[in-house]
Amino acid sequence: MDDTVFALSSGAPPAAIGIIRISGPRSGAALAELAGKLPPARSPRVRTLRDRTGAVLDTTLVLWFPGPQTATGEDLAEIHCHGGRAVIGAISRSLADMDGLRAAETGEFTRRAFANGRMDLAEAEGLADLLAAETELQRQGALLSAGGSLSERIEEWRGRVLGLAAAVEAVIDFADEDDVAGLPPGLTDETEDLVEEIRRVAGRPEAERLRDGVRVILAGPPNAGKSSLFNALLADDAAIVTPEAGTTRDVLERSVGIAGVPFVLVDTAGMRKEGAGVIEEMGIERARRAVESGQIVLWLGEPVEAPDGSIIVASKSDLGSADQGPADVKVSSVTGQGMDLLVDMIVERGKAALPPVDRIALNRRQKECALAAADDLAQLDISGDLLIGAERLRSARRALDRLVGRDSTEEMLDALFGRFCIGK
Ligand SMILES: Nc1nc2c(ncn2[C@@H]2O[C@H](COP(=O)(O)OP(=O)(O)OP(=O)(O)O)[C@@H](O)[C@H]2O)c(=O)[nH]1
Ligand SMILES: [K+]
Ligand SMILES: [Mg+2]
Repeated sequence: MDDTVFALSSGAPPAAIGIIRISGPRSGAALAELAGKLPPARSPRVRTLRDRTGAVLDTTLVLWFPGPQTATGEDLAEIHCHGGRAVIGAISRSLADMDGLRAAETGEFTRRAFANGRMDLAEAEGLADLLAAETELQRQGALLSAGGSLSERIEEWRGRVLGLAAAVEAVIDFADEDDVAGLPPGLTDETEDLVEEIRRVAGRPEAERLRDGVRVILAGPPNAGKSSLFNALLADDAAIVTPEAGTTRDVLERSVGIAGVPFVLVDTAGMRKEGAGVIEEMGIERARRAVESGQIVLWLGEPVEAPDGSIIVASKSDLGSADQGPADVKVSSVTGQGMDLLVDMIVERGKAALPPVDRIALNRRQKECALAAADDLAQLDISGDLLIGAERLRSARRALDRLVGRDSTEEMLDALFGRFCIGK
């Protein structure tokens, strides 16, 4: 990567300060050109920046980090300037005018860090989740990946696979000598333990659940009060409510954090068996699909018609109306009766549907790699052909390599780093 790139790494102006980062071989020269000379490495200095004509751009705090022990693995400079739009614009223009410098693409700093071995793929994925985190649980979960705990565990698994491979290959290498006693005892147990451990970690709820939120579907017959409850849970008039049956046609989704748990609340069209027009019928079909996609279903209707595992909600409890049979909770969207209990139930189930935050969790991609490695290991037959055994172990190692991105494709990297913002 010969280009030197720069970007505003702090939030959108105007703000109190703006931080412009420059990374690549020409960052030192670029900073020196603006600031007169380079500050000592890793020590902040106050410097007045000037453009080519000598006109003052701003008085700033500048930092100089020579590579490769930097965030990107390259020479890196930082300018902490006043955070006004025009200030940032003027400094950015001066940088863009310099030879060999250009504006960074989204996630380009992180991509360079990855390319230079400053972080692996699992850490980069964790970082993307951390930046996107909106709730406390998301922050904690992402921190374990971004901070390297996940990578450490994978590295540990990889080490165990390499240990097994070394034992098998030692036997293959000495196969025609007489004094080799064969495979060390306990190899089968070691393999089984590893398979069990990988499958246990891969069996936890996926990390995406934490990122995307637990889907709570409000479903039931028309006019049951689904949209009213949706609005009450959101504390917002997001959905249209009318006394007319069949008001909601489309599926309506809203993200909300409750007690630190990320949820997506989903309001759906009332399900009725007959009398629905064409449009309503389409809404009902969408409602069915939504119910299938949910981790939690709030069923506002007859318990006998409830999808398996739903929370049965007796709605409009303030009317004390028709007994809806045994419900898990009685609520009123008008008086708020029963809402606390319902929220507690949702939060409890929500937490159970998420990966535990104090343990590492794999995302879908990582899970596939981990399970592929476990499958290879599970097929390892120590008493069979050792050449095949050695190949299985190589295959398991390659799957773990893929997990941390040791051989990742450009396409995959484009998708990942596209999730970052510019300046990260
Ligand atoms: N008294 C009382 N009325 C309610 C309550 N919840 C909803 N309603 C009323 O019941 C009617 C239907 O409410 P909606 O929230 O539109 O019901 P829905 O299930 O979304 O209806 P569809 O979208 O048509 O299927 C409206 O007139 C609401 O004002 C409640 O808790 N108490
Ligand atoms: K309605
Ligand atoms: Mg509705």
